[in-house]
Amino acid sequence: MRVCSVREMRAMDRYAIEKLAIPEEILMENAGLASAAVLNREIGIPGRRFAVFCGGGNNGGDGFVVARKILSDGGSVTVFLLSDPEKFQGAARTNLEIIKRLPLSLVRLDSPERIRGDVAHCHGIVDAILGTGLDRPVGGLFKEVIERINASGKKVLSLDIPSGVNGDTGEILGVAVRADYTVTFGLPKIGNLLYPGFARGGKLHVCHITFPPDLQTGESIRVRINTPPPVPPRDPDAHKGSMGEALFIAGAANYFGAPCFAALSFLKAGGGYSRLAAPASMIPAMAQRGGEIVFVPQRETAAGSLSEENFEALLALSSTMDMVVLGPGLSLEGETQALVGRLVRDIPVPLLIDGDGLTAIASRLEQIRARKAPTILTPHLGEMARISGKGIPDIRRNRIGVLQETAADLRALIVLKGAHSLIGMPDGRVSVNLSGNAGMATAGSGDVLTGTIAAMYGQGLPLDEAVCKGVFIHGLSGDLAAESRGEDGMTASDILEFLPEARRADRAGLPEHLRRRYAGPEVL
Ligand SMILES: NC(=O)C1=CN([C@@H]2O[C@H](COP(=O)(O)OP(=O)(O)OC[C@H]3O[C@@H](n4cnc5c(N)ncnc54)[C@H](O)[C@@H]3O)[C@@H](O)[C@H]2O)[C@@H](O)CC1
Ligand SMILES: [K+]
Repeated sequence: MRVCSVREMRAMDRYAIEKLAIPEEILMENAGLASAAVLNREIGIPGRRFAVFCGGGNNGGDGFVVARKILSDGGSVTVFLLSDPEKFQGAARTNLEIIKRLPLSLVRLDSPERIRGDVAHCHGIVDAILGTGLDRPVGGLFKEVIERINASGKKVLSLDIPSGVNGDTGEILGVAVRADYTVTFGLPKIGNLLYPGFARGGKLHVCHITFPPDLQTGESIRVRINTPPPVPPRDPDAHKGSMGEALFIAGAANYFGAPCFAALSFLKAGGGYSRLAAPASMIPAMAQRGGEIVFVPQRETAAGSLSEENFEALLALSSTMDMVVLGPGLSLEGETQALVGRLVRDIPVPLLIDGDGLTAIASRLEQIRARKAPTILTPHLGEMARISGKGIPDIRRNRIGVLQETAADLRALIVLKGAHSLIGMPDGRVSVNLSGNAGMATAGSGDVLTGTIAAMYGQGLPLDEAVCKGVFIHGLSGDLAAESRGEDGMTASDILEFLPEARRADRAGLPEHLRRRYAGPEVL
């Protein structure tokens, strides 16, 4: 499913109204009816009381339709206007004029105190205060009303997006409604799916308000929910070479975990042959943890990290691999970072750079741009700041935009890790991944991701789909681990151990609750 920006949504609305001649009133009617259907399913309308809060734009107009529907379906309703009634225009104005003639109570709110009784005695609240037109921090009466809604303990349905959440970024502008259900219109907005906005929306539904399919799926909409295709079936005649060969260049004194997690995750995610080039003195200890890995001992610096003398041999070995992973636990030692810079430019196969490798290339970005084979970068927010040259708050404010810019600039596939990781392609496509959980924010989790991505590529997916699939399977593994052991105290080993089950579940069919969660909003 595609995910759109506010500007794209407006363009779709305009197209439907101007080119397809669907009156704005019909779009608004569809939005309102779908929302009322959710209200009826979740709370029940007949015999129930509702408070509908309407702001001064079309989001408020949708609220008027819901109020009319509640009344006609046997519920009772009070509509609170947070804006001057003279402000409404177009379809919102039409619907306001209609409900003025209906036997429902319509209150122009001047004090938040006025809502106390209705809120206390209602069965549900409809939030039609602010939608995609939010353009400044929420303050004054709007803020006080939203705070009271959040403190009420009542079930809340938000129309389009919880009021106060920025539709383009998921940021909360001052204060935002905490909804139990959201019905979003046309397509989900970026702000419905990115944190913290996502967490405010509750159960998310989408109503296409009769937009034709080609309008919802057009290639010009670059963001989508991550639903990668299946991994090709395993050839019964497979041998370890045909399931992919990956080389991990990783490790330095005292960093035993990262290289092992990375190299083992490749095998646990179904990859064939995992080689780990690490400082020679570390290998006996690492062999205890991963006997299935083939070790390639490397010369060391005085600090116990990879020395630059390894360059030629590493390059020669790299060129025979399906993919090379560079970075986990390499350390920030100067000589090793210089080695990384040289390898990055010359490795002639797909190269995934993570961890200390990303730090090394942040000051050598021209080496990435000079690469002939594809590059994959897997930064967290801090590393993204380093490679994009933007501050962390700027990235938070515009995660998708910064990702698109940086992926195009570096001609790299970039996984921006975090809750709902984003996968950005050099051509501007972005996938929003919905698998995974907060327990995965743990040391070594990112190392497991590197091998999982490499394994998907080794088993035959095209590179862009392999990256998307790796991110998805990594999250699924974390979710299965959380269901079995809980989120608290989850470690990278847990994610690693659940990879085979994740692969099996992905092939055999996911449990219904996970399938729904990963598919994104339910279509009404
Ligand atoms: N054809 C369409 O355009 C459709 C639009 N729909 C609805 O229309 C909404 C967008 O409508 P609008 O563009 O009118 O925008 P909104 O209804 O989101 O609100 C815009 C109004 O709120 C004010 N505002 C913005 N930020 C504020 C703040 N922080 N505090 C107080 N007031 C603030 C603006 O000045 C403006 O008057 C969508 O979210 C959706 O609910 C649906 O009816 C479907 C069809
Ligand atoms: K809203």
